[in-house]
Amino acid sequence: MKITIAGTGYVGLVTGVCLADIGHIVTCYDIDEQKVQKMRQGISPIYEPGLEDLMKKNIEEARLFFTTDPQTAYEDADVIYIAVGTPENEDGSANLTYVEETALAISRYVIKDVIVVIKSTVPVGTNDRIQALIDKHKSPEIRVAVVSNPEFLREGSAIYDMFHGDRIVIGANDEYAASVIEEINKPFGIPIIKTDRRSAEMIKYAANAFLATKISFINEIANICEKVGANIDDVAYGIGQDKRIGPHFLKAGIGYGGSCFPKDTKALVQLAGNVQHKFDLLESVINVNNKQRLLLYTKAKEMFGALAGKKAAVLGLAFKPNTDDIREAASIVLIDKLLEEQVDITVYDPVAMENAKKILNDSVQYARSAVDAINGKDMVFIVTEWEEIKNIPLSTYVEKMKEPIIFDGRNCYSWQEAKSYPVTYISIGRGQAGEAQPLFSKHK
Ligand SMILES: NC(=O)C1=CN([C@@H]2O[C@H](COP(=O)(O)OP(=O)(O)OC[C@H]3O[C@@H](n4cnc5c(N)ncnc54)[C@H](O)[C@@H]3O)[C@@H](O)[C@H]2O)C=CC1
Ligand SMILES: O=C(O)[C@H]1O[C@H](OP(=O)(O)OP(=O)(O)OC[C@H]2O[C@@H](n3ccc(=O)[nH]c3=O)[C@H](O)[C@@H]2O)[C@H](O)[C@@H](O)[C@@H]1O
Repeated sequence: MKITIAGTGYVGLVTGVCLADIGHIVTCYDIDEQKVQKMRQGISPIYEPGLEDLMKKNIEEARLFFTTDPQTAYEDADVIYIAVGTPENEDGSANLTYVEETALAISRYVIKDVIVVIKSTVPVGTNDRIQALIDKHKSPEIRVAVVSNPEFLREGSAIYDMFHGDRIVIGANDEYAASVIEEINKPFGIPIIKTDRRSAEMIKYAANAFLATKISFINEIANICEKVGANIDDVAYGIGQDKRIGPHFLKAGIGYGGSCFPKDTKALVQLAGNVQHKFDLLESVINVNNKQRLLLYTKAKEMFGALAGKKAAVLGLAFKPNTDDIREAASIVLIDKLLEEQVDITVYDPVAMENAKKILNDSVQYARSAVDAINGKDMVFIVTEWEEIKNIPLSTYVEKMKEPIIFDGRNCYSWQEAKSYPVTYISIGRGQAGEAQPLFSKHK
């Protein structure tokens, strides 16, 4: 099967590489010349564990190709995946410009029957609209079937997720097109759910909205725990043992970020609004998250009053560990607030520093290591729970800071451990070290 992937970002590149790895001939197409040049040499433009090795292997085995030429990309393909970005518009709705541009380019260049798969996250009804758009612009003798196949991978474990996902969703109005996409995906050995296009589109938004809801819920419980002297680690563990609730996505922290939950929750609120449904629950989830992202700043403000002139280190810039992605990262929200207060900021992240520089420029200092960042600071904010950051011994804070004050937004240390060091340790949902806390907490 000859497959083309349009858009080689976090989703497109991983999809292309993994489809090549299960035996398909894949051409990845992108408008970004620089990216394509890198990828041709087997260099991944993004940090994603395992991706570069798999890229190199499939380039060498002549199953994976890259191009910036739309004609080469589209004219000869049996199946074309659209994996371009769908960022948010100012009003929160999804911006479909890139998807539409791709659809028009496909209409222009295809010369044989083809299946177009929309992998990008798009509002319900978009697959129908793209089908109509392509039908209007393509040559009349060519048949194009549009199929929805939303993606559920997580950044940082994208390759693992492609081979071990919980399900693959195929939404089609055409039995034959659905069966072709099913065949393509069979080697992954993941359960396949077939449905109509609109339901497939809704499954994607509902899944992300539900996961975001779990996070805001546990964050609210954490905020209450702090006030009533309970420990969120034990509470999350305790509720997670109920199979109906499940143990995943109950990690309290400073809110969800990334390129998808923030934009997809807003897009679903918009989508509901378009059909006169006010999605009160999801609006609250978003509001809770917006507040949660300011929590460390609020706590620092409560502790210090004025922050001007203080020296702070921010550890972790990526929106989560194992990625270089800083889109909608909690770090940026926190840093903006600290800069408003004229705090002198030093940042460190194992891989996201280059991306962060594009946004933060010279408003902060960039440390070469976490320990360098901590050295001589009045306070440290832990924002991303990289292994490297979690593994910093608390004794290092004691050695490197005059008066160690740690605001830990990801509960990297156990309550017991923090209590045994001369540090002021403020975390999420566990009160402040030194206050009365549960004696039996075993769960970090
Ligand atoms: N990042 C993630 O973890 C996930 C993202 N998604 C969805 O997948 C879609 C893509 O997301 P990302 O991979 O994060 O985007 P991204 O922003 O990393 O990459 C998009 C790529 O598309 C390229 N592009 C733009 N216009 C193009 C065109 N006309 N033709 C060819 N290429 C073009 C860009 O140059 C860029 O390389 C979005 O709809 C997103 O919501 C879904 C699941 C997971
Ligand atoms: O549509 C998407 O783009 C993807 O969005 C998320 O994946 P991702 O954004 O890569 O990362 P997650 O691991 O879901 O984390 C998202 C955010 O939630 C936060 N989070 C996650 C889990 C948790 O228990 N607590 C918590 O605060 C993380 O720190 C992070 O900021 C979903 O997990 C994927 O299934 C989906 O495909």
